[in-house]
Amino acid sequence: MQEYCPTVYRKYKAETEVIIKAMTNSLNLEEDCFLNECGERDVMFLRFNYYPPCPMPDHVLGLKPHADGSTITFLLQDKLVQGLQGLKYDQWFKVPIILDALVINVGDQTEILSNGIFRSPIHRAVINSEKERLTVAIFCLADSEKEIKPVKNYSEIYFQYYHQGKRPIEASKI
Ligand SMILES: O=C(O)CCC(=O)C(=O)O
Ligand SMILES: [Fe+2]
Repeated sequence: MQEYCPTVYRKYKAETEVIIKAMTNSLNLEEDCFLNECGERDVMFLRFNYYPPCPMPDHVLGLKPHADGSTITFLLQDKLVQGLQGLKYDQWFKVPIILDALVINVGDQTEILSNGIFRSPIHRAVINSEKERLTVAIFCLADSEKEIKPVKNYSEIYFQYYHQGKRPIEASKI
């Protein structure tokens, strides 16, 4: 993406940095610590998802349940046809279409870096019996050579807080 669409790459890289820094700030961590873990040679790729109409939409899924493997995903929804669903408390709910808004998902890499504090949501796409649907997903990923792990030693926090009679969540509350 950096080579083929440098303008798009720069725009979404800048957006990703703002979001990731806001996340680390909210955890009282050093602002660049997640970004440093992702390395210099971060990756970005774009996918067009095309869902043709299907006469049996209850029997076929457009995209099966999954969480994105990214740090952050930007999803531009179809302007007219709804289809994205998120899983919460074992129930699927519809993600509404908001015109000209991007859906931003936390991906697995941020879930791992934050030791599970930021969750990578399970989502899926359903299809429509009459109308086609088109979405565009931009996935931002860490350098593929980098090993992703939680940035902070949470077991240390656990014992430190345990001795003070506090819960570890107080150290990491958002
Ligand atoms: O098309 C959609 O609404 C979802 C796309 C998606 O989740 C993905 O490309 O990973
Ligand atoms: Fe996805």
